[in-house]
Formats: sequence, structure tokens, C-alpha cells
Amino acid sequence: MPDLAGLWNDVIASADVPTRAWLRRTQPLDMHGSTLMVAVGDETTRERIETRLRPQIEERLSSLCGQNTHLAVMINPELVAEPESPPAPEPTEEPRRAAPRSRPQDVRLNPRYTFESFVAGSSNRFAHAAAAAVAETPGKSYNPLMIYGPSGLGKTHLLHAIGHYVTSYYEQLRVKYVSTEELTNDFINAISSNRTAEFRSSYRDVDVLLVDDIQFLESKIQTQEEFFHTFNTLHNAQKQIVMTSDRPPKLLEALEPRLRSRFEWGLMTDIQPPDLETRIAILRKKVASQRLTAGTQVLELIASRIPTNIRELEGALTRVAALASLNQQEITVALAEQVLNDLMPDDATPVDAQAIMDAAASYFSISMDDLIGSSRVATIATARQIAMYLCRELTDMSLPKIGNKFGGRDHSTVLHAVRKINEKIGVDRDLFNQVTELTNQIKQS
Ligand SMILES: Nc1ncnc2c1ncn2[C@@H]1O[C@H](COP(=O)(O)OP(=O)(O)OP(=O)(O)O)[C@@H](O)[C@H]1O
Repeated sequence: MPDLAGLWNDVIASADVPTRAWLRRTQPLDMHGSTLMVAVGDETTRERIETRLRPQIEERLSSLCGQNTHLAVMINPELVAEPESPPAPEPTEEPRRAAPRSRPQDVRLNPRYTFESFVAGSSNRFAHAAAAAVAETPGKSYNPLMIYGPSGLGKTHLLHAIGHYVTSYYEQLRVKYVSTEELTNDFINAISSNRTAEFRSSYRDVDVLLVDDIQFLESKIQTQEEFFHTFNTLHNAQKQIVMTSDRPPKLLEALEPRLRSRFEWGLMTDIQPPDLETRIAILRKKVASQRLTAGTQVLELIASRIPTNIRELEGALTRVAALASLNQQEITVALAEQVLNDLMPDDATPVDAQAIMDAAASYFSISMDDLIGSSRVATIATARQIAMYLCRELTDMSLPKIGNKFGGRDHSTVLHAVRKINEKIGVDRDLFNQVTELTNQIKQS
């Protein structure tokens, strides 16, 4: 069964600009045999697609599916009307760098988190389709869109993907991506420096506001109040709001009821842990993007040992690849077994940040003050970076939360540490051994 949303997105992406403007108002519904059923909002669009666009669409569909594939178009009046904005310009080869300098963007998006790199499967198909629809027609389809689910399942990835898509296809739209912790900090800073007007305009003069981990608004009364007004302003102006949360709004009990009910106005969609096939597909995509060579058996082994968290799945692959690179050998099943046995002993109990920090301080023979302090002595700085990396890898904590534990550091410092260890672990054997031994100690403590 092909991934419908992905397939249809591919068809749209490869169409010329005028065609794409028509296809933007469509929704893939189902595949019956070799016929793809697509819904459109009105008779004019149906007619246009049926009579003029069909040959090129069917040709593209057939080549993507590897067999003759037909198109059936039906009308669903509930589908959104065509956006008032003019047809989107052609995407460029490097959309982000090609963005016009005059556009005031406030996006620091992870370049890896795009729709292209996202694997859609039964556990996330609806969230993926909703995110794609919102990216295609910001402010016109589901508003707000709320994506919720447990840690490490791709919510942030989809949020960034929307950001990438909008910034590359709609040059005139302003996008802002923010974690809820950043939003709260921004607000507190604005109050303390009497700059609330600036704060407001930076959040309200946008076309697409992407807010990650909205559950952190719980119990923050003043920020909730402020966000309530931001939400209303944007929503009234038909500006797109997308949020992620670890729970559905009704379970965000420490949130003001009026805010909670607004979060339920649009579309809420969850992400579930991926099934085995999807996990394997995710690993396969990652292997390809990193130009690694790993056989199906290895991928199946890793995917079967790590059932829920995709961040852990990626972490395991990184470690397996690191050891192979250090040993200058291929990625084999035996090597993967070795790494996985270290990473996931059968009797492992969940760990928390404190256990990781205690173990790191003791392993490197440094004090807790050193670990969370600002010393730049190489061993201490490395110990700190490894400890942050392990907090990210072995717990569900967000980057800002980890930063807080390490002496109130910014989330970008944690991100830097995680990236640095990920980069070096495959070329520095000492580092690999330190990370492995420390993980063992933490898992067995
Ligand atoms: N369907 C998918 N296809 C490809 N990669 C995925 C998919 N889902 C998750 N990932 C990858 O898994 C990792 C974790 O995903 P992400 O950070 O988006 O999770 P999250 O749900 O936002 O977690 P948290 O709530 O802890 O922030 C990322 O590297 C992401 O790219």
C-alpha cells in the first residue's frame, strides 16, 4: 500500500506552477486497485483536473507507482477554498538560502526536519497529512492544528517541516517557530525590560506561528493570559497556528479552560509509536541520507529492539555506525548486537537526568559543581557535553529542560553538545568508549 499523502505530495511537487495551484485544493482519499481517489472542493476544480490536468498527473502517478495508475476525482464541498494568495512560486533547489532578504523571518529550523525526510506510516499518517495540508494552505485548512503524542515520535519534525515548506513555497508569508519555553522566557524578559509591545508584535505580526511543547504553558498563568490574546489576534486574522503537546488539550489540566477550548477549535491529531515496518523504513531512510551501508537484517534487529521512541532508534543506529567506523568494518548483525546489548540491557529501568549527572560526575571524577558550572577545562567540558547528550538520548527531557538542569544553560547549548558528540562518536574511539561505559553504568545502576 503506497503512502498516499507522500505519493500525492510528490505528484504535486513535480507539477508545474499553475497545475500546482489547482492541486493545492485537493485531498488524496484512497487507492482502489490502480485508481487513486482524490477529493476536490468544487465542480470547477474537478472539471479542470479531469479534462486538462489528468494526463500529466496520471503519467507522474504511474511512474511513481511503477504501474499504470488512474485518477478518480470527487467533490467534497467541505474542502477549503483556494487560498487568496497568488500561486506559490517555484521552489528553488535550496529554498532556505534562496529566501528573499527582505522577508522578516524568525525561524531557526533544523534543516533535516523536512516532509521529504519524514516517513509516514499508520501511526502518524493522519498527523502527517494534516501537517501537509496546513503547510499547503496556511490559515485555510485546520486552524489551529494540534499534534500530540509521547516524546520522540516526530512532532517537532512535523512542525519544522511545515516551517520549511511555508518559507520555501510562500515567500511573502512570515513564519515563527518557537518552543514554549522560549516563548515563556521571551515574555518574562519583555516584562522585566518593559518591552511588551515588541514582544507582542514579534508574535502577532506573523502568518504562521509554530509552537512546540505547549504543555509547558501549564501553571504559567501570566504567559497563558498573554498567549490567549496572541492566539485570538492570529486566529481572528486567519493566521495559521500549529502546536505540539505531549497530551491532548483536555488532559492539559493546569491550563486555563478558555485556552484549552481554543486549542480544540481546529484539528487535533495524535502520533502513536510506529509499527515495525515504519521503524525499519525510518532507519532505511537515515542510512541512505548518511550514505551508510547496512543490510536489512541489521535494520530489522535495531528496529525490533527499540519499539517506541524514534529518537532512541536513531541514537542506536548512530552508535552502531560509530563503532563500525572506528573499527573500520562493515555494519554487521554481530556488531549491532554488541552495541544494542550495551545500550539496552534486558533488565534496564528508566533513568532520569539526576542519575545520568551523578554517574557522569563520578565516572569523570569531577564534582557536580564542575559538571553544571562554566569551567572550560577540556575534561570537564567533555564530561558536561556527554552528560547532556545522554540526557537527550536516554530520557524524554526537552532541550530547554536539560539546559535548566545544567546550570540554566540555553537550549542551543544543549543542542550543540548533542550534535558535537554525535559527530565525534564515530571518529574518536576514546569518546565512543566513554559514552558506552557510562551508558552501561547508568543502565545498570
Ligand atoms: N516518521 C518519521 N520519519 C523520520 N524521522 C522521524 C520520524 N518521526 C520521528 N523522527 C525522528 O525522530 C527524532 C525525534 O523526533 P522529534 O524530535 O520530532 O520528536 P518529538 O515527538 O517532538 O519529541 P519531544 O516531545 O521529545 O520533543 C527526530 O530526529 C526525528 O527526525
